[in-house]
Amino acid sequence: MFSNEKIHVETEIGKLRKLIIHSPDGGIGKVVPAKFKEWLYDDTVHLSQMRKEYNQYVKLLLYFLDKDKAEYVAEMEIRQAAKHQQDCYKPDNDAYFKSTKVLDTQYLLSQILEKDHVRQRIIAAVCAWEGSSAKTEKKLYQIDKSTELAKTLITGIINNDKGSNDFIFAPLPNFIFTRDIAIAINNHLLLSNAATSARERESLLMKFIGQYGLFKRDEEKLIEISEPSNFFLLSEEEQITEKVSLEGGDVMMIAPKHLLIGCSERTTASGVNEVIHNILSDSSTGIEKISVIKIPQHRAMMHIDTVFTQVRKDTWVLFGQFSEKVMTPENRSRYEYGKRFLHSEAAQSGFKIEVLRYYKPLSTPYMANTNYELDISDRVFGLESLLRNISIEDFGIPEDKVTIIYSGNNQFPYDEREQWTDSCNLLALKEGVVVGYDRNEYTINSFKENGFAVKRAETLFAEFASNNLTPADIENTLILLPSAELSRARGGAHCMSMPLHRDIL
Ligand SMILES: NC(=O)NCCC[C@H](N)C(=O)O
Repeated sequence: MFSNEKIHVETEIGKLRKLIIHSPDGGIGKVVPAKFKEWLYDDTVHLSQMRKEYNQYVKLLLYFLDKDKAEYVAEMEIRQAAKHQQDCYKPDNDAYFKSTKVLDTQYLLSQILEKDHVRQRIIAAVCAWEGSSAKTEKKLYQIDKSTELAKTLITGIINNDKGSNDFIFAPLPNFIFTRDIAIAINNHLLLSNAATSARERESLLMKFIGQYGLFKRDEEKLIEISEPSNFFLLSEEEQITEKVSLEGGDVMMIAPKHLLIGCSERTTASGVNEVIHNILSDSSTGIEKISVIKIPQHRAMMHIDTVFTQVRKDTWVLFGQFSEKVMTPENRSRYEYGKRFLHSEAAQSGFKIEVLRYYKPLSTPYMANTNYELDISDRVFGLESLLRNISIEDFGIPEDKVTIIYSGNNQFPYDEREQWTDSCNLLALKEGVVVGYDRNEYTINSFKENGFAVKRAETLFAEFASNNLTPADIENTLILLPSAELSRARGGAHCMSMPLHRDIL
């Protein structure tokens, strides 16, 4: 599973070859209203329906990345009795598809747990993290099967002697959003430092997957960020302002040699500083330019990938209320309600989307905080112009050929409603072919008006199965996933993917 791991991501839109996902696990079915805020949920989710929706996502990924395995799951769905039709999607089941291209964190974890010394380290680390008793720790050591242990370490659920389940620690209901846990930067992996305790165990497990799996011979390619060693000496107030947190939804390998980082509800200014320092001081990362954008700290847009993603070199999808072009003084009245974002949290920063750029000097070696150039470009004065500028400067697109597709067709209130259900959070399978949710109808129309085909994943499966079409034939298409339950966890296909390998454009 971990041999010859090729990890290379230098854009958001190169043909996707390998990624990490995580299928919704039993922990999601244990989220209760009293824990919504702490566990970062806004609603309860109907787990079995969510799994059906998610399995379509997995099958789609398999068709594009690992055709034989797609055919395997398609056949299992037909061949198996109704009760077992979904078994091939479960990482702890013998029927699991075991792709080497579409990897599940749970399966990867079970693989590294096969080694005794790793198993001991992980159990000890998780128990220390969770403050578990010696009795609980012993119970974990007694789980024989690595697939079972991996499931327990993620869900926090363990089988007891009476044949039912006990909770030994909190679930990880956000683990399906693998984007937020780590980000491939060329051939390196930047590990997140989660903003909230609800997501900290995710980072811990991913660190082990990196250390003992993906990068076991190449540990120096794992980039970790954390508070400085004297952080504990700061006062409580200082610790709040100096906290280093960074989540992958705020980091995009946006163009070759160009990294884009968001400062948001989850990623602090200190987190951004740490990344800049780490990346620009290490020439092997291959990064020469870093853009930083600051968005309001708001639950509706916890990461930058909830307000825009890239579709093609020349095309983006964007939440229009964050576009300085849309928000001209003349048309501001259209947003009488929508502009609330601009007048609340964001107002404190004058609601500018602030864009800063750091360039690595080519000739002189980098020295901490002194030697990089800081440029507040006069061509980039907001989020839309930043995206346009990337198409023009990094991808060589003529200025008049850049297209911005807006959430909800830029009509209030659909723009806001659909941004909430991840209209802007699309995953590119290759340039021009993106995956999104079927519920965002106004955004979908906007895609059609801009010349894109729109296809349901299910329709594609039928066409692939009958050999009428192959993934290679599909171009300029928005592929729709069912999303009644999936969207309730508040992330889309972009959030549900950690790309490890994309082709060079
Ligand atoms: N990149 C993303 O925007 N990820 C979505 C994360 C949703 C999750 N419920 C959270 O609040 O962390």
